[in-house]
Amino acid sequence: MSRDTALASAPGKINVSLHVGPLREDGYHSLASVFLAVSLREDVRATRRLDPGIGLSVTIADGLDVDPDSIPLDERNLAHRAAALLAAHAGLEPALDLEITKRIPVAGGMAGGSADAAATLVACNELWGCGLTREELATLGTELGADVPFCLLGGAAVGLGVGDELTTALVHGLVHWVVVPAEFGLSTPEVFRTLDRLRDAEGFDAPEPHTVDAAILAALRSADAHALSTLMVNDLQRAAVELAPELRDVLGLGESLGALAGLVSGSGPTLAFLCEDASAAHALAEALRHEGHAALAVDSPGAGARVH
Ligand SMILES: C[C@@](CO)(OP(=O)(O)O)[C@H](O)COP(=O)(O)OP(=O)(O)OC[C@H]1O[C@@H](n2ccc(N)nc2=O)[C@H](O)[C@@H]1O
Ligand SMILES: Nc1ncnc2c1ncn2[C@@H]1O[C@H](COP(=O)(O)OP(=O)(O)O)[C@@H](O)[C@H]1O
Repeated sequence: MSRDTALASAPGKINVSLHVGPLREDGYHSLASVFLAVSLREDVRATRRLDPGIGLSVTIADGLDVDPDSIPLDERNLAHRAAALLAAHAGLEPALDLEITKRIPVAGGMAGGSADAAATLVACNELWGCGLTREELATLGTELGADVPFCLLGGAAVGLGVGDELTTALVHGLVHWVVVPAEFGLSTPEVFRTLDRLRDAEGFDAPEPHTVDAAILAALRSADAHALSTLMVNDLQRAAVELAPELRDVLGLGESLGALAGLVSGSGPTLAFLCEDASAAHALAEALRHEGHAALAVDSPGAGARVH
């Protein structure tokens, strides 16, 4: 019997390592990244309705300070686009409402919109009985955004291409973080453009990134936070800091308050501080809140998009 409603969730991510290659002809940069899904998750409920079309509503979860006006509620929303894309693929006329519960910072470099798209794809796949495999959904997801395939997969993975060619990586244990959202967003294309500009000024020709550091995969495999803290790298960090220099101070603050290491998450401006264990993460989050920063203790790896 077909269902009237389906609830799905999908994780946000941190790029534990992110090497950015040259600008390609399609406007994207080739990447080599280690993605790690975290326990901050978006929920999407898809419910059939009588009128054709796609309705969208967003609830901001407690603890996330987001201006609701920063999230488009029309066909610019990645969840809306995901439902429309799957409907077109399946030859259906969509008639549904999507209710998003947001826990991931907006425009923060943690793939919140991509998580909404991934959760919508699995919710609608279930609701409409399309029967697409995760790989088929990931192929559709790549059309929506470079991070969508990883939000479908979850866990930890090496990402090549534009981040969509994924190979699962093992993590035996939990790695703990404090995530510090900024009060502002950064535009992903602008951060990539800024990196290109900085590199041009230095006469630096970025090599094609073909692989990630095997030591990072070994550190993740044994959930060795100390080893990981010495290996994390993000080529986009200097561009995010160039656009928002105050990030440098917050990075220094988190490290002085006990983080093993801090880095900009993806294109930023959200910061991710690696912690020794769960209690260190809770203590750091508390200390950062005391200093006036929003701070969330999260762990990883988190599961990929799934129906509940
Ligand atoms: C930087 C990363 C790292 O995981 O994450 P975020 O920080 O955005 O979460 C991703 O590469 C972002 O993925 P996503 O946010 O899905 O990007 P998209 O919507 O596909 O692309 C937005 C724009 O960013 C630039 N872009 C994106 C990905 C890439 N590999 N090269 C690029 O140059 C392009 O200008 C593109 O038009
Ligand atoms: N479902 C969505 N949630 C949040 N933002 C969205 C969504 N769909 C589209 N957007 C737009 O995409 C931009 C980047 O969103 P987001 O995915 O949160 O950031 P990032 O790519 O840095 O991880 C936002 O500024 C917003 O205008």
